[in-house]
Amino acid sequence: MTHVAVMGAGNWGTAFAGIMADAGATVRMWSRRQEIADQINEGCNLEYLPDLRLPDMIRATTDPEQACADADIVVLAVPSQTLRTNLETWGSAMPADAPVISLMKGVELGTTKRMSEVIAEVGGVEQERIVIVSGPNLAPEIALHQPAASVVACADMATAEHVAAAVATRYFRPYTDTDVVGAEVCGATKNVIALAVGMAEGMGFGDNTKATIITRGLAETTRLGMALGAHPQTFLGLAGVGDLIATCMSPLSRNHSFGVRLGRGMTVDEATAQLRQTAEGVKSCQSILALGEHHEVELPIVEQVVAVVRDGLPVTEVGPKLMARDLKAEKQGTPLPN
Ligand SMILES: NC(=O)c1ccc[n+]([C@@H]2O[C@H](COP(=O)([O-])OP(=O)(O)OC[C@H]3O[C@@H](n4cnc5c(N)ncnc54)[C@H](O)[C@@H]3O)[C@@H](O)[C@H]2O)c1
Ligand SMILES: O=P(O)(O)OC[C@H](O)CO
Repeated sequence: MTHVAVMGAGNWGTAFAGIMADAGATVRMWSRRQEIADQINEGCNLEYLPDLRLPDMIRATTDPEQACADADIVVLAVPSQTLRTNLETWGSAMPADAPVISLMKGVELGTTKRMSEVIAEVGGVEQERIVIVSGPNLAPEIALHQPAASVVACADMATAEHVAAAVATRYFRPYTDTDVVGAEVCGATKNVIALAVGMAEGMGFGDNTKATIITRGLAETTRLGMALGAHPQTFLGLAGVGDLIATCMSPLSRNHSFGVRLGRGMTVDEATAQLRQTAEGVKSCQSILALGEHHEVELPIVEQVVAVVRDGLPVTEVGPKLMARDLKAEKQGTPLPN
C-alpha cells in the first residue's frame, strides 16, 4: 500500500488527500494548527471543506516528522509565498527519495522563482522527483467527487506515470506530461487573469469582455511560458485553457471572487479581510510581471492587475488603458503550436 504525506491541510490539501485515499493510499496530513488536525482525525475538516467526509485512512498531525515518516509520495499544499519558510521549518522531515508533488500555483515574490525551483533549492529535491499537478481543479467540486482531470508533469516521464497511477480515481483523471515549466506558468498566471476577469464582472461588464480578457490572457501566458522554455501545446491543455476557464468563470474561485470585490470598489485590504482565503494572484501578479520584464515579454493584463493591487490604480482605469494600446496583429509575438 502507498503511504502519502500531505503537507498543508487547507482546501486543496484536504481535497487532494481525499483523492489519494480514494485511490487506495493511506494518508497522513500535516496541519499547522492542532484544531484542524483534531477535526481531520474526527473525519471532517470543518473550516475548509465541511461537506467532505474523510475516510479513516486519512490521519493528521502537527508534527512534520510524523507526517512524512515512511512516505512513498509527499504532496505540498501550502500558499506559494510561504513555501520557502515551510520547507525550512520541515527541514530533514522530508524523505530523501520519494516523489514530491507540488500543488501550488504561484511565483515567489522577490526571487521570481517557480515553486519547483523553490522546492529544488530549499528542499534539495532533484528535478526528476518534482511533480506538478495542475488543471481545472476547484477543491469544493473535487470534494463532491465531481469528475475532473489534471496534468501530472515531471521532467522524468516514469515518475509522472507512477504518480498519475497513484492519483487516478473514478472522479479524478490525470494526464502525464514532461512540461514542468509550462504547467507552472499556466497555473500561476491564470490566477492573475481570473483577478482581471473578476474585476470586469464586478464592474458590471458581460461575457464579451470576460472572453476577451481570457483569450488575450492566454496569449500573454503563452508568450511568457515560451520565453521560459515551455511547450506551446501545454497552454491549450488542461493546465492552460482548462484551468483558465474554470478559474476565470467560477464563483468558487478565490481569485475570481477577489477580483469581483475589487471591481465593486473594495480596496485590496477590504477584499482580503472579507475573503479570508488564499488568492494567489494578488501576490504572484507582481512576481510574474517581474519575470516578464526580465525576459522582455509584454504582459499587459498582468501589468494592469499589478497597477490595481499594488499601486492602487482605480479599477475603472484598467479597461480604457488596455483598449487604448497600439493596434497589432492578433498572433504577433504568440506563435501557434505545431
Ligand atoms: N483550493 C483550490 O481549489 C486549489 C486548486 C488547485 C491548486 N490550488 C493551489 O494550492 C495551493 C494551496 O491552496 P489551498 O486552497 O489549499 O490554500 P488554503 O489557504 O486553503 O490552505 C493553505 C494551507 O497552508 C497552511 N499554511 C502553512 N503555512 C502557512 C503560512 N505560513 N501562512 C498561511 N497558511 C499556511 C494553512 O494553514 C492551510 O492549511 C495554492 O497555491 C493554490 O493556488 C488550490
Ligand atoms: O480558488 P482559486 O482561484 O485559487 O483557484 C483554484 C484552482 O486553482 C482552480 O483550478
